[in-house]
Amino acid sequence: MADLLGVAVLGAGHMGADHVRRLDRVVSGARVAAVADPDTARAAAAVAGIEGASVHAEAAAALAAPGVQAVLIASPGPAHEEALLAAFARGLPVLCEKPMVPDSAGALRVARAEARLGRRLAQIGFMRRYDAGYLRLKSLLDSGELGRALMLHCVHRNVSSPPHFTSAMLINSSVAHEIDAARWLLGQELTAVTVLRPASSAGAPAGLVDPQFVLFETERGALVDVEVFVNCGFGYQVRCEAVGETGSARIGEEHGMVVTARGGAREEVPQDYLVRFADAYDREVQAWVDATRRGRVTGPSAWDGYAASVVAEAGVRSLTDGGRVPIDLAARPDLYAPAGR
Ligand SMILES: NC(=O)C1=CN([C@@H]2O[C@H](COP(=O)(O)OP(=O)(O)OC[C@H]3O[C@@H](n4cnc5c(N)ncnc54)[C@H](O)[C@@H]3O)[C@@H](O)[C@H]2O)C=CC1
Ligand SMILES: O=C1[C@@H](O)[C@H](O)[C@@H](O)[C@H](O)[C@H]1O
Repeated sequence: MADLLGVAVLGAGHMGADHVRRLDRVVSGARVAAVADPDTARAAAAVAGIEGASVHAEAAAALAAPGVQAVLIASPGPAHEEALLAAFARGLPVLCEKPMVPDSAGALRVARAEARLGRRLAQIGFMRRYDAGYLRLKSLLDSGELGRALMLHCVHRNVSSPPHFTSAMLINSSVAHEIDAARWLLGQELTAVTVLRPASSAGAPAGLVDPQFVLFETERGALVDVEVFVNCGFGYQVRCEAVGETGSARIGEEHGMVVTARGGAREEVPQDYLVRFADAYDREVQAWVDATRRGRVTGPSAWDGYAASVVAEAGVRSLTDGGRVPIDLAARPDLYAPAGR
């Protein structure tokens, strides 16, 4: 066990428990050293049967636990800033679930704190960058075969949203993924956003603006549209079509198992992200563990996390106030690469 990377996992809910399982049973080179959750019964359930993993109510206690060399943050977004700064103070590498920090002022504090250290410690959990389809699309766009990218058409549907989900969260929790994917795929910053409200679905909880239609503009004139619909009831569907001057490419229509029975055929559709992006989460966490063990930090940066928060905040403003909202990023510290690199 001594040469395995000892990881503290903060938050043992849906994502945290899944990451604990992944660190314990799927990825190589790591072990779960500690788990923190104010609901200690949940933390204890997540590590049941895992040798040497301690359970804590407080994140700070998990970071200080014996054997902890790195941190995976899977607590709710509002808890991330404190956890990231505490990890930085201890010099611990971090994989932080999205949103890095939901409000852009807090996100900027985190990026600037890391920049002051002069080295990256954080990888942000935008796992689509590790999905086989998104990786193929990125390399096709970079190859130039589609010509100059003009548009991305995106669909993001969830079967249902959790009880605490708000209209703003369709943008800062769900479309957060398209925001990062668009910056990465196109290698461009998003410069303005307009959110439109189609008629809300009868399947959505009362008062939730669902679905929404989001239109982003980019610095070199491309447009990115996103249909986000988090109570569609029929499946977890994430698609993206890139349209360039000389071609187009579409991902997210991979076929599930086709079942033929009782004289008919049906195709299985994933019901949630843990199934649809299972391989992407595995690759993301394996890449993080591998890089960390080599003393490196790769993948989406704290700057990508900050940019996503600024864009999402502008989107929420457009949703609430109406109209087109320009997006302004602070000056990028030298530590960080431009969008898409
Ligand atoms: N990459 C992806 O596709 C997904 C990412 N997420 C992200 O993962 C994070 C967690 O989401 P879920 O697991 O769905 O939430 P959840 O509500 O299922 O679990 C969160 C857990 O964190 C615990 N917690 C609360 N405050 C804490 C603190 N200060 N320190 C440690 N634990 C604390 C809660 O008691 C709860 O057990 C969020 O940032 C969310 O946006 C969630 C779903 C998918
Ligand atoms: O990150 C995620 C959730 O937090 C979000 O609420 C869902 O809409 C996304 O599909 C999922 O990937």
